[in-house]
Amino acid sequence: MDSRTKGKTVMEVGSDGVAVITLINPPVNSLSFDVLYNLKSNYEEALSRNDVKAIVITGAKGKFSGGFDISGFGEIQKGTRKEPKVGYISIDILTDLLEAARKPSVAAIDGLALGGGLELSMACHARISTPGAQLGLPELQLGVIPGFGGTQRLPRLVGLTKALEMILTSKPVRAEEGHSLGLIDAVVPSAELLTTARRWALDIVERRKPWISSVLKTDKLPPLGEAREILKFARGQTRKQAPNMKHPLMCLDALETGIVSGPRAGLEKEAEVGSQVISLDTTKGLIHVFFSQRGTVKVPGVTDRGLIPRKIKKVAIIGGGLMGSGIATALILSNYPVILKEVNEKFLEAGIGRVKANLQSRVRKGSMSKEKFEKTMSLLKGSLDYESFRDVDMVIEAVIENISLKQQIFADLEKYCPQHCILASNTSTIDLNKIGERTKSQDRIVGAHFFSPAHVMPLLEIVRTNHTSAQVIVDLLDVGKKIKKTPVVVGNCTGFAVNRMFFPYTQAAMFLVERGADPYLIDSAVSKFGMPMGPFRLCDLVGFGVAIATATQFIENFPERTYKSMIIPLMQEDKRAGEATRKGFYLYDDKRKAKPDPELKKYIEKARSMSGANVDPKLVKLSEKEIIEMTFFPVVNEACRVFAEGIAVKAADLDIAAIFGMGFPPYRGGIMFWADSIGSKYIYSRLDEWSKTYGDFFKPCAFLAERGSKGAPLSAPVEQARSRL
Ligand SMILES: CC(=O)CC(=O)SCCNC(=O)CCNC(=O)[C@H](O)C(C)(C)COP(=O)(O)OP(=O)(O)OC[C@H]1O[C@@H](n2cnc3c(N)ncnc32)[C@H](O)[C@@H]1OP(=O)(O)O
Ligand SMILES: NC(=O)C1=CN([C@@H]2O[C@H](COP(=O)(O)OP(=O)(O)OC[C@H]3O[C@@H](n4cnc5c(N)ncnc54)[C@H](O)[C@@H]3O)[C@@H](O)[C@H]2O)C=CC1
Repeated sequence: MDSRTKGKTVMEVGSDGVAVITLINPPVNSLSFDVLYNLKSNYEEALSRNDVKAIVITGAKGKFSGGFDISGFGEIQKGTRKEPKVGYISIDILTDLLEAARKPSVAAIDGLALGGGLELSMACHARISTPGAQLGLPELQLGVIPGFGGTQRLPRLVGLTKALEMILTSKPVRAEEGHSLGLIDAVVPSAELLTTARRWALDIVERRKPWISSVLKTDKLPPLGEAREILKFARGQTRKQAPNMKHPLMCLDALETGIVSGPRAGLEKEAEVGSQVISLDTTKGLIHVFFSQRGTVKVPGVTDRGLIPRKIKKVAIIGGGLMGSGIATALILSNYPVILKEVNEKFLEAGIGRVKANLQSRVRKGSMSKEKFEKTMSLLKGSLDYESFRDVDMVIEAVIENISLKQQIFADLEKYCPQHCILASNTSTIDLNKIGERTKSQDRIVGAHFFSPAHVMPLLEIVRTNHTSAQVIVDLLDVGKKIKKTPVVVGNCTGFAVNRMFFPYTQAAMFLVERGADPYLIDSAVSKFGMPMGPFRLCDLVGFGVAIATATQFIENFPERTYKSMIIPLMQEDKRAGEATRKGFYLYDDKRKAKPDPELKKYIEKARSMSGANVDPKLVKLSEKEIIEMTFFPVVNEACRVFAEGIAVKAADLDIAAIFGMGFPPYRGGIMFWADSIGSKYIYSRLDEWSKTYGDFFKPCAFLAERGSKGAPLSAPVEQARSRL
């Protein structure tokens, strides 16, 4: 293969008259332009050869295709590759050449057929699959639309409602379900896949099997009026669920055109819309996230050293509170035997009860059987001492955020655990060097920072000190993968990457309300921006105890830029500590529904008089845009410090940390990507102006000042960073 080309197809013609075209582009046989153009020429050759009666398309090494080569979108966005004529692939190649050919084709699907992969198979005249293969159109998740005819063929094969479900949720179905839906014609074992597909193709030639062009099918489509109602409902849901994104609605337009005006018009609309969506900012953000998420496991100097992860056979967790029980749940769900240690019987029982409740909720929802529940729970053992720690391979400490307690625990662990055992802490803010001050085995100390609820939230922040060994990081990356978390490896500092970046966000919000801004308007603006909730609702959710413990760490470590607001401590004095006490910034009913509380004013006024702040008429009337800027530019500022200090190796890691740890909207590409979409010059100028008016909390850091003065991208690599990794 030429080093400049990406992938190819090969064609072999058998003595039975079947040409088998194999897609080859490891690791997932994505459809690059090279693969697609090769496919076209193989196909043309097959059609012109007299010894070919039918065609089978398959993928190399157990995978049909993971879809269009996503990096191709980036090339088009950057202008490094010219987009082919609109509709060239979906209409000229897949419809007019392949589907309309006078020789039939059958797709032989193994492993997966996603996006363009499934769309290519739907243009064939039949699909044979191996059991368990994943079939789906996940394009909306990437900000694009099914652009190889999927908006037209899927509804015609599986019906409009199911097609909408598959397209709008981006969730694949398994081959067996695909078979019952009519998407797949037969499911056969892997060893029989090619022979069955060949025979099927010849049977079509001989009219023993039907010759079906999916795009012309109408039997699964509902009558026009009903179809319009279904699409209207889908549009309403989409507007509600993805209010800041245009491409799902554009995709529905393509579907509707096909149903109302026929498949050719639908294909043309799909092609037009497919080309337009590529340049949407949300699409650029989502594609950036796709590659950045896969990039977090590539850590220079760690994962490029040929280290093999050691097998972690048993894990101990210290503390069965909110976090410890969640971490235990995540581990046993992935078959790790776990010992949970608590201080006394009562707390131990409560901890195990929390794990049980986490699993029982799955049983209630039907996603776990009773047998699986029993089997999973049997992996969990309780303990009140360290005797059972003698054969564990990893310990995760999750006791309360108290430095001396953690120091004592780490010193004890060294006595009881085997020498190879990884000593991890789930601390959310405390510098790991402090935790390990009384421990000799510095190379085994690492942060395994989960997010609450730990069995649900996808991020695992792996924190490395200057002493942590590369082997330990590799081991933890492997555990992270097994428990299905997205890991981000960061350096050690107070708050690490996520909490450190996002601490100024809550602080900015407190700063604004003390000067007259409405907290509920701030929450609403931030939610509209795309965060799952605003800063005040979030404080209520995590609880004021955690908020105060975190704030204390930041006040101690970054006093020059920490805004000390008394709002939360004042409320806590009155025993309102967030959602758990049913009162915080909001009031909560039995169903935990939040409602604004007029009494909040009292605390804000008191905090204002304590801090000596005055109501500022400008801040009282902030627009939504200004609210977003004043709450998120301080986050960008801190992210710049984290990046400049080498706490993160790449800006993209901070994007992933922000999305998976804080719920930053993925379609904005993450915090640094978003910042660059606004421009460093503008962000710098705003922060600089606010710092002159409102003080050092807003002061841009040296890194931001330097890049902002040149208008340079914030995410460009830091060349001389004192990288901690
Ligand atoms: C034609 C259209 O209308 C538009 C399209 O088809 S858009 C593409 C639609 N397809 C998709 O969205 C599928 C995207 N891929 C995936 O979901 C997953 O990669 C997968 C289920 C295919 C495999 O998952 P996995 O086994 O966990 O492997 P994963 O780590 O994700 O991917 C393996 C590698 O393949 C790459 N890859 C996967 N799918 C790719 C694609 N469609 N294009 C380019 N690269 C792809 C990944 O970037 C990764 O590369 P690195 O090893 O360099 O990091
Ligand atoms: N609550 C959150 O949202 C998050 C918390 N964290 C961190 O996780 C840690 C735990 O936090 P939570 O679970 O919220 O606290 P928690 O208060 O719910 O649980 C702590 C548990 O540790 C137990 N414990 C105390 N000393 C112990 C000892 N010597 N041996 C065994 N058990 C002991 C306590 O009995 C209690 O059950 C803290 O370091 C916190 O900063 C990290 C991420 C998020």
